[in-house]
Amino acid sequence: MTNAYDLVVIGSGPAGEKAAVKAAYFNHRVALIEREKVFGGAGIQTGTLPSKTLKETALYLSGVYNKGIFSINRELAGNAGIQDFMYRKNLVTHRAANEVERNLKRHDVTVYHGQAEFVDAHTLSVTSESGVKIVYAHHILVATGSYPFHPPAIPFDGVRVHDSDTILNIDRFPKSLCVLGAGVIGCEYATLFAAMGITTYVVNNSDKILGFLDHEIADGLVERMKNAGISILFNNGVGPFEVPADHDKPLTIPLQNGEVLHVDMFLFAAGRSGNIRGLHCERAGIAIGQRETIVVNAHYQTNVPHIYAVGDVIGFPALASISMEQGRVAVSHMFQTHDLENLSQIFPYGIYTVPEVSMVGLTEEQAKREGISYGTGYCYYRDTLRGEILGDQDNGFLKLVFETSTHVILGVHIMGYMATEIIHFGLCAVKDKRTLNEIIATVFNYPTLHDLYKYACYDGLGSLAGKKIKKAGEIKR
Ligand SMILES: Cc1cc2nc3c(=O)[nH]c(=O)nc-3n(C[C@H](O)[C@H](O)[C@H](O)COP(=O)(O)OP(=O)(O)OC[C@H]3O[C@@H](n4cnc5c(N)ncnc54)[C@H](O)[C@@H]3O)c2cc1C
Ligand SMILES: NC(=O)c1ccc[n+]([C@@H]2O[C@H](COP(=O)([O-])OP(=O)(O)OC[C@H]3O[C@@H](n4cnc5c(N)ncnc54)[C@H](O)[C@@H]3O)[C@@H](O)[C@H]2O)c1
Repeated sequence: MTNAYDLVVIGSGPAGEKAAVKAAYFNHRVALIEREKVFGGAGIQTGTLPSKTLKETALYLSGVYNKGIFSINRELAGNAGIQDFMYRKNLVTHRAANEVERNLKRHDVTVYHGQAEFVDAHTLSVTSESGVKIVYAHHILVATGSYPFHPPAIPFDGVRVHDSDTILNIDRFPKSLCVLGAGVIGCEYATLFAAMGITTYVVNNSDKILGFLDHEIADGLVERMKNAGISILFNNGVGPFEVPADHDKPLTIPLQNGEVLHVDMFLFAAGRSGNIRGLHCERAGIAIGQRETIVVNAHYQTNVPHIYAVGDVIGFPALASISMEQGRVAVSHMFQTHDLENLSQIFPYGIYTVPEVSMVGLTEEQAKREGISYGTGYCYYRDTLRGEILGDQDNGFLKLVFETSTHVILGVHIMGYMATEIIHFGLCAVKDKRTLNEIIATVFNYPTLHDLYKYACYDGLGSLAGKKIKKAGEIKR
């Protein structure tokens, strides 16, 4: 049968693309179904890539990292229009989506455009403007991702009241913005709009932002966000509101604490749900979990053994970085390629706020909770030569958590310029159980920000020995 495949993948996001090309590389007959006309899912079209590109654009236009460190000021944000702001995001998204298409072609993956749904456990229908096609599959991989949850009380209109998809299509800058939710999406967008000089409020239902971070990093980020002019309203929420017919009138948003916010635009960033609507998983007998997710085992197999699911549709951690590896692991198990049996449980988080934050391994609170005897070491960017050259504006720092008896590094936490890049040395240190002295004995290029690691190790040893020659962050301007 021409429409029968060894594997049919549903979704062309990072999880689906990488799984499809891996299976094809190992000579299996593969098809991929994508309902959008463009490839890449949230990874390329609506999430990771566009938001990261907008952040770089905001940094460039606002010159926030250059302010006051050269004798001339480069402040372009005031003169930039929305087209200037969106230009690079659109270009990078377009190029990356085309590359997904080329990658699928190079590997001879057959692409069907249309909405996939299960007919039975081995059969899918694909519905598009041109009709319905039926495909048969020996194995099926569901990689349909997630969508922004829409609570009924929020009047989403895609013009002034947005989710993380529609905020990418604004045709003018907001005069002011209220972001609901201080999670990853909320904090990233709040800091990039604030960098563009937009009055920004963040409303969060707890007393912390990004609860999984080490407390000193989370507190540090809150301080930097406040310094950037962002008002964070903790332990708060929003009540029902309407979009006035007159678009010159502000949105009047009632807060749970009785106050009212008057803002131009609103961004909902308080959670996502799995994309299984319309898939008819029940026809294949697939077990469903909370928030519309698919339940899988350690091999990413559902309760129906030849049907696998990976990426956001299986829930936590819902990261592009992990989704693509889950896709590869699933294919390895499916076709017994024995090259990638499972994923490391130690993986980094990268949060592309201004400033960036990144972490790997245990936080200080986790070490405490687990009864580990731990020490900490710090180094501030400004205490390194590279930090001095960059004129660090963030008061950025690196924090190590290590085991006191062995000096093994358990966790690395960074807030500052390029934190999401610098973390990878820390990832290897934590994965390989490196000690403070092993890091000190490693020669780095000089001057680089990797000196942060060395001097945080010295700082940790100094704390243990009760012999601190210089306190971390001591250099003040
Ligand atoms: C604003 C934002 C910023 C983010 N930033 C980061 C980041 O910096 N780093 C990071 O690691 N992660 C980030 N993420 C998370 C990341 O984007 C997701 O984890 C990742 O895209 C999930 O990949 P996926 O392949 O599972 O799903 P998706 O990328 O969502 O792709 C799913 C695809 O399936 C298609 N599809 C769905 N249902 C059907 C159907 N029935 N038939 C046919 N096709 C279907 C969709 O159209 C879509 O193309 C961010 C997410 C958001 C929203
Ligand atoms: N850099 C990255 O890796 C990155 C960036 C963006 C998104 N993502 C992925 O996208 C996922 C979804 O992100 P998200 O930010 O939408 O969700 P989230 O779960 O990370 O954050 C939601 C936040 O909203 C708050 N909240 C929830 N309901 C609320 C309410 N009614 N009122 C006020 N506050 C409320 C929560 O306390 C939390 O702080 C993330 O979990 C992550 O996997 C990753």
